[in-house]
Amino acid sequence: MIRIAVMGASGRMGKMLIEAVQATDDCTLHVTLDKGDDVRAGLAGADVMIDFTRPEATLAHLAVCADLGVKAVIGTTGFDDAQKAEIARFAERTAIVFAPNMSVGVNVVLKLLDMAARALAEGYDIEIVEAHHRMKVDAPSGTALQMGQVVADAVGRDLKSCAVYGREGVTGARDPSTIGFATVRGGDIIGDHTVLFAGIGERIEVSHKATNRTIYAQGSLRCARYLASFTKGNGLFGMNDVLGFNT
Ligand SMILES: NC(=O)C1=CN([C@@H]2O[C@H](COP(=O)(O)OP(=O)(O)OC[C@H]3O[C@@H](n4cnc5c(N)ncnc54)[C@H](OP(=O)(O)O)[C@@H]3O)[C@@H](O)[C@H]2O)C=CC1
Ligand SMILES: O=C(O)C1=N[C@H](C(=O)O)C[C@H](O)C1
Repeated sequence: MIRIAVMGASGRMGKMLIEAVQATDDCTLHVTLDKGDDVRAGLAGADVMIDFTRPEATLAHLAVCADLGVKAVIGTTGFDDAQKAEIARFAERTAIVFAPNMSVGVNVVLKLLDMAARALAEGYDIEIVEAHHRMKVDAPSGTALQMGQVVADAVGRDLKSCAVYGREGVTGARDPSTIGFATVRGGDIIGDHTVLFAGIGERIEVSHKATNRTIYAQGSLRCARYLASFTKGNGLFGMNDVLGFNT
């Protein structure tokens, strides 16, 4: 049995994860932890921590995982570059899967985007539109940013210098080298992402729409199983590794 620790247990994803673990026959809930609980005591003896919380909390939890040798699945989004570098440092001491979207579908879409962007590198304007529920605190979504990164890499652009995060006022004509991001927040939208390649005479839209958070919980359990069967002590992995897309 894989002993799972669920962090942010009373959050939207925390609740889904608890249900998902309870429905398996190869994982068991070692502990469920909320803000204010004793993280070190709770994580002791766990095989894998699954964390969908906030960047600062995740980093504090990872520090304990690294000390105790607990492996970690990180679904939290909204990390800045320095915080991502901290995750990489923790991965020198324990094994971590870090992915802004655990759904199989989104990770297949990332592959499709790489192919589409290579074919449409010239003459097509690239815009990424994402929509989420009213409670989401970070923007653009981690998934939208990862989609932007995949597309930018495929067309040979530096995302940091070509990304445009929203437009207002007299913006002038569109610079063809940019990759635009637009964010929608409202109601209970679980997570919609579209990458638009807009050319003259046609446009291509690659979309993913989530209709249930179970996709993220099931993906997280795949990550936990991947880590549990991983015999080396440390390393930083993504969904590509878990889904075997790198082999
Ligand atoms: N990778 C993926 O596939 C997915 C990623 N996500 C990401 O997961 C994260 C959580 O999303 P969601 O479940 O909707 O958010 P919620 O706000 O519903 O849940 C977050 C949980 O984390 C807890 N938390 C916040 N701060 C701390 C802290 N300092 N210490 C301990 N616990 C803390 C919250 O507690 P409290 O309410 O008491 O503050 C809450 O229980 C987000 O970053 C989201 O983008 C979401 C879905 C899929
Ligand atoms: O906050 C959410 O809900 C989600 N967050 C992730 C992100 O930022 O990409 C994944 C998914 O879209 C749901």
